[in-house]
This record gives sequence, C-alpha cells and structure tokens, in this order.
Amino acid sequence: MALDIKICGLKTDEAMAAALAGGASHVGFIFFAKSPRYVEPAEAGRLRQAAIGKARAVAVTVDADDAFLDEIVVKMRPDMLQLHGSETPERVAEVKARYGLPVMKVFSVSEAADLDRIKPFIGIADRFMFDAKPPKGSQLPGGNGVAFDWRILAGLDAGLDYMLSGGLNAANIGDALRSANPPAIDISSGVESAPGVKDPALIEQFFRAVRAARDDRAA
Ligand SMILES: O=C(O)c1ccccc1NCC(=O)[C@H](O)[C@H](O)COP(=O)(O)O
Repeated sequence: MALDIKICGLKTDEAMAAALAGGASHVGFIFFAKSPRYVEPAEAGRLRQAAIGKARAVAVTVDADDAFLDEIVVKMRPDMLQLHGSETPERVAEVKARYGLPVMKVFSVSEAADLDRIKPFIGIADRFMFDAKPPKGSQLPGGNGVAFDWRILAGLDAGLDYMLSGGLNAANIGDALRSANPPAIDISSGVESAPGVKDPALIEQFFRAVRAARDDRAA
C-alpha cells in the first residue's frame, strides 16, 4: 500500500525541492500568524507551483474566517485545506461547500478516548490527522515536535483515512510505522535545524528512513 507523506511548514524553494525530490505526496503551508513557519498566501502560491503534478498543496489554517480562507484559496490555490483549530462538524461542512476542496480535520490526541472525537466528522471530513496535544504554554496548536503514543491508533477502523503526525523524525519513523501502520504520515519540526528552518539534508534523511523502514517490513 502506498504511504502518503506530507512535509509541512515549507517556506523556501530549497525545502520544496527536497520534499518533492524525496517523493512527498503533500506539501503544507502554514497560515497561522504566531508560527515561525507562517507564509503569506501569495508567497505560498508562488512556492506551490513547483508541486503541480507532483504533490498536493495543503493550506493549514486555525479557526480561520471566510475572509482569510477566501484570500488563501485565491492567492495560493491549494489542493486541500487542513483545519487545525476547534472547527465544528458544521464549520467543516461549510468550508467544504464554500471552496469545493477536500478538507483534512486535525485532532490532538494523547489517549484512545480522544479518538472518539472524530465520530461527528465521519462522512464530512475527507481525511483526519492525529497530532499530539501541544505542550503546556505552547503558542502553537501544531508543529511542536511532540509525539503521542502511536499504539492508540492500532484499534482504529482499518479503512479510516488519516495522517499520523506529531514529533516524527528519521530516528522514530520506523517505530511509528510498526506501531500504527498508518495510511499517511506528516512531519514538520523533525526536518528542521531551528524552529521554522527546514533543512534539506534532514528532509532527505527522513525519506531514507521511511524507505528503510518499509523495506524492512517487506522483507
Ligand atoms: O507547524 C506549525 O507551526 C503549525 C502552526 C499552527 C497550526 C498547525 C501547525 N502545523 C501543522 C502540521 O501539520 C504539523 O506538521 C504537525 O503539527 C506536526 O508537527 P511536528 O510535531 O513539528 O512534526
């Protein structure tokens, strides 16, 4: 089974090139002003050109209003919207209808009971993302480089389409894939040399680690 891989928080041509060279299926752009990964919608629109025909460009927003989403959709032309705030099922449905784009709804989790929160979104969100809860005091709902216990995902319905996210890196991706066998993964801090600074060498190393883990499983 193909594994989708999203590299999130891209801001430079070099990082985009490394993500695409590694085989990213998705590239993510952050529209949350407090994030060190924030990009202006027009700049994301320029950067995402390199991904056309290669990877899906994802706009990551946090409880964004229609005016901001309109600007992002017009200037960036995303292939998908990632809703990383406390959007309700009604809001997810509204966003999908307004833009006609697939929506990925994010849930921060730490224990199996947290997974029940997806129930009202089934049939509305196109995909889910499970990320770690932000550490106390963090200003960011995502991109914190913190992992959760991936084993809680093992009980999910086998057909559920989701991305495993939170604190992944080249050293732990093998464990994550073995523990949860997810259909897709997402990474940001784990391929950075400093907050918001993507390192092409770390991106390459991450893809190598993913391939090695998958080769091990196939052997
Ligand atoms: O990355 C951010 O700065 C960010 C800010 C606000 C909302 C979401 C954000 N990131 C979303 C992502 O999809 C990240 O890739 C995900 O949270 C995992 O991040 P990390 O633990 O650093 O790999």
